[in-house]
Order: sequence, then structure tokens, then C-alpha cells
Amino acid sequence: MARMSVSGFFAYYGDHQALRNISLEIPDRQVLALIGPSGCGKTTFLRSLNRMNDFVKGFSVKGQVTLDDVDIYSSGLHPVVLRRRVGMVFQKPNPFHKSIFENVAYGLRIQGVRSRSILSDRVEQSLRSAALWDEVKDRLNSSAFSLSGGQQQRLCIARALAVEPEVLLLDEPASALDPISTARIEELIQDLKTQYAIVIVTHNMQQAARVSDQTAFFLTGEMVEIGETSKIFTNPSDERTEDYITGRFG
Ligand SMILES: Nc1ncnc2c1ncn2[C@@H]1O[C@H](COP(=O)(O)OP(=O)(O)OP(=O)(O)O)[C@@H](O)[C@H]1O
Repeated sequence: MARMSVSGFFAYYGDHQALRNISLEIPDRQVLALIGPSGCGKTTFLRSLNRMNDFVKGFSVKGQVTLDDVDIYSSGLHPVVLRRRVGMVFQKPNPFHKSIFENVAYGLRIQGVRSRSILSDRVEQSLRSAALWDEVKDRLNSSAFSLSGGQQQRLCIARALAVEPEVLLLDEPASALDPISTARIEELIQDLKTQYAIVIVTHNMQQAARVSDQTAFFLTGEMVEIGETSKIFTNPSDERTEDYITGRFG
């Protein structure tokens, strides 16, 4: 089942066309990897899925993006509600200058949750889902900045999960991390996909091959092809995909 669906989608920064005629489906409980050389539009596409680019002056779109069949650009769906349902984790861990507990509780507090026991339960559950609970359960009141980079990134994932999103967007979530932390994030993605639709941008081809079910290859603002990850990496349909995955450019 497609959780999100994109059809005939174009994106522009002022006059500059960053995405051209993209159509694809984002299935539930699967990982979709977006690959392609620098500047091909992966991040623009990812940020278009929860209207994060609305903050960029001069940014505009054409075409359709739906979440559960509702158009996220032209319906009355409020971007704040959209971003709760379509959560995002960025390349560099960006915890708030708050305690570990308050980082995870943040979105719930904004939603007006006041009950200490509900907050505690949801914080624990989110930290467990992000595979961080055992490491932080005895120091929930410490600053988020007392954590390692890899722990901070899992904290950011817990923060995104706390508001119970349906889709999780990951923009190179492991690129700033060491190999052990990267492996933990990859394991975590495997666990999370049993519950969420996940879209991940990655420059790391091995990572895309390891974590994703489907892979889409982007080139200069267009999607060249999308397919089962095993097929894209062993038998792509388009020569440009083959050239990219075999390292001939990019
Ligand atoms: N805020 C912005 N204002 C103007 N142009 C932008 C902006 N962000 C991106 N672009 C342009 O849009 C195009 C796509 O950029 P985008 O960041 O989506 O590519 P990417 O594939 O994610 O690249 P990378 O892998 O290097 O992160 C590029 O030509 C880029 O210069």
C-alpha cells in the first residue's frame, strides 16, 4: 500500500528548476533509498515531502504529492500537522539545548500533553524504539549534548518518533557518524520499517543496498529509474544508473 504518492512533481528555487516531472510511490513499511550525484535534487525531493522547503524564499512546486490520498500542497492540511505525520531527521544531529527527556517530550508538549505519566511513557517508548533507552535511562535529565554524535542522532530519531509519525524522512542520517554508530542507525532503520514508511537519502551506495527495499536514482533533477534495490544494484534498466552505481561518475 502506498502511504505517499508523488505525481508529475516539479520544484523550483526562483527560476532554477530543481526537480522535473517526478512520479513515484512511497510504500508503507518499506525503506525507499534516494541515490544520485551531488546536486541532483535528492534533498529537495525529500524536503518537498513534508513541505520543509516552504521556508526557502522563492521555492515553488507544481504537481501532486499525497499523503493517504490527501494532497499535501493544495488541501487544507496544515504544514505543522503534515510535519508531525511526516517526520524528518537531518544529516547532522540537531538536538535542542535541553535535557534528553525534554528533547523527546518537546513535540508532545507543543501538542499540549501535560500529564507527567503520559509524557514519561511516550519518552520511554520513543527512546526504546530508537534503541537508546538502555544507554540513557539513568540520565534523562542530562543535557542532550552530553551524548555522543551517534547517540544524539538516535535521540533525534526518538524525538521524531514521539509524535507518532506515519512517514520518516532521513536525510543522510549517518553521514556524520563513525562506522559503529552508522551500523546502529542501519539496524534501527530495519526495526523501524516494521512500523513506518521510510525514505532515506544516502551518498553511500553500500548503505542504500543494505537498508532499502526500493531505490530511486536521481540525475540532474530527474528520476532516471526506481525499482527493487537488488535489481537497481545488479541489473539496472538505464545505462546512466549502471554508470553511477559502478562508480563511473558522481
Ligand atoms: N536553498 C536553495 N536555493 C537555491 N537553490 C538551491 C537551494 N537548495 C538547493 N538548490 C539547488 O537545487 C539543486 C538540487 O539541490 P539538492 O540539495 O536537492 O541536491 P542533492 O542531490 O540533495 O545534493 P547533495 O547530494 O549534494 O546534498 C542544486 O542545483 C542546488 O544548487
